[in-house]
Amino acid sequence: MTQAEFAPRSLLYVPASNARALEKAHALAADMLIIDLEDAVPADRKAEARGAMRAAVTAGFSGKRIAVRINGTGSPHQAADLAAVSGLALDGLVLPKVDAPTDLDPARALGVPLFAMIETPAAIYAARAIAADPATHGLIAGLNDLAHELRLPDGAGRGAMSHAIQAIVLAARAGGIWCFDGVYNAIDDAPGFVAEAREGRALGFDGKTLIHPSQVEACNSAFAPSEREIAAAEALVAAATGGAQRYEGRMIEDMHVAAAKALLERADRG
Ligand SMILES: CC(C)(COP(=O)(O)OP(=O)(O)OC[C@H]1O[C@@H](n2cnc3c(N)ncnc32)[C@H](O)[C@@H]1OP(=O)(O)O)[C@@H](O)C(=O)NCCC(=O)NCCSC(=O)C[C@H](O)C(=O)O
Ligand SMILES: [Mg+2]
Repeated sequence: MTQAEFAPRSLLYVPASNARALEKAHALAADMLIIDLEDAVPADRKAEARGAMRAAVTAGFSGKRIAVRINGTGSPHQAADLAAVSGLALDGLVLPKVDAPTDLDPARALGVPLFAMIETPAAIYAARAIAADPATHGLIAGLNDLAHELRLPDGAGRGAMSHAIQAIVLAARAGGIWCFDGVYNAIDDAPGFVAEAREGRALGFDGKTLIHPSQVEACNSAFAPSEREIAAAEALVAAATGGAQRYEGRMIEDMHVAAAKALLERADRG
């Protein structure tokens, strides 16, 4: 995977210990699957999950990008996870609870694009350095863990984490890499999911991490340019003359044209 490719819009976690979910994932329209060996898998099923992950990745998921989330640096499970992913053709390796660039060290030798999860207060302050590390291809917000670390009351919402969320986007953009929003836990709340996915796009994320099949299509729609956005971008590009100009009651300059062209390119590529 290179940064020249388009960022995945929808990244679905699939517990490696759930055979039915691994099977079902084949037919889902997620741009990327993240086969999870970390928090979705109980400690006494880690070994079984590694075997299932290897079998699933080796068999392949046609047309999908595949990543594996291993256990974090310092976890007693990480060495066996690293051994299990060794030699697999992966599009990404997701490292949870990355607090500093050194937490990436055990995974560097694999040569797989690394996605660092930012999910502690320390990670928020180190996000700039983590994003600047050449091994890091993307940041993923881990907002359940962050809320826990911040001791937020249950149901506090994202407002209490707005500074942290913005820091993740800023760090990713400063490092020229991708960034992905956290998961939405209320799997039966479809309108709530759509609102949060749209908010994530408006905040600057490239896509969103997901936990349930019901969230995939809505996520792809939220992060894809709408027909109205495409029409507006085409009109703006056609009208642009270069430099500052008045356009439909507002000022536009070259960066607005560049943004419109990028949106059209993204729309063309699906
Ligand atoms: C959240 C769930 C535990 C809900 O499970 P359940 O109630 O059993 O789901 P459903 O009965 O509604 O499922 C319907 C069908 O869909 C399949 N399914 C469910 N989830 C997935 C999935 N993630 N991928 C693929 N397929 C899935 C079921 O098998 C059913 O299939 P069928 O039999 O054909 O009807 C469950 O959805 C789940 O486990 N989700 C993933 C949880 C997970 O991976 N968690 C870890 C990542 S999130 C995280 O850690 C965030 C971060 O670190 C942070 O700190 O914020
Ligand atoms: Mg987490």
